[in-house]
Amino acid sequence: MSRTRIKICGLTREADVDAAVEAGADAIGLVFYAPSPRAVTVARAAELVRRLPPFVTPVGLFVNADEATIDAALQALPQLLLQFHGDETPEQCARWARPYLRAARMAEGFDLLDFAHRFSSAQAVLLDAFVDGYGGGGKVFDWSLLPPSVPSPVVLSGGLSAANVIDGVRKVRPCAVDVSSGVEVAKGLKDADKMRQFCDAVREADRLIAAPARA
Ligand SMILES: O=C(O)c1ccccc1N[C@@H]1O[C@H](COP(=O)(O)O)[C@@H](O)[C@H]1O
Repeated sequence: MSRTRIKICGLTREADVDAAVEAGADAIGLVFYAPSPRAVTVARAAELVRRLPPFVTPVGLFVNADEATIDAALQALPQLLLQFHGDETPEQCARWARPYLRAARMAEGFDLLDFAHRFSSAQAVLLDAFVDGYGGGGKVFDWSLLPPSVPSPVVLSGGLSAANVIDGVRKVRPCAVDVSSGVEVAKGLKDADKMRQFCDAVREADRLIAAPARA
């Protein structure tokens, strides 16, 4: 079984990018959504992305962005993996003909199977809690709402931290986890120790899955 990938989202400072990479993040998220306290401009994002070594993926997060906004981000940063976190349709997500993540806002009654079928062209469905303001709310959703299997790879997010991610990885078995609030000192300002503890906890979850306790 392959290891659980780690995305740390909402970075705004060079030191946080360096610390996320040092901690073992596979991807960093850049929020191109002006109302978010973690929002960055394209120019700022380009400065941050320049810090990344090979094989760490920059992810551009958009919420109901217009085409010009996404075009501008992709022009400056053609290597971005797209993350759609609003009310985008499958056609809107597929318009750029490139890999994308599509966020599902989990709440009671939400039909995840139907959602995954509609977004079957997504590289993965990202499971987040339903919150006001679309995301980044630090809220955990009820993992028992998930169906036994989902016909797409899933990224688990929503209120993750070093304290609960082992449980989340073992219960949900996502291909990746995504964290923002749980590794912050304040919105948009990450904490190096929290990022390291989070990544260590994900590695521990992978070890526990690979070597389950004998009955
Ligand atoms: O980070 C934000 O400000 C944000 C704004 C709008 C949509 C999504 C946003 N962040 C994403 O939300 C989830 C969960 O974050 P948290 O760990 O609960 O704070 C994560 O995928 C972020 O990428």
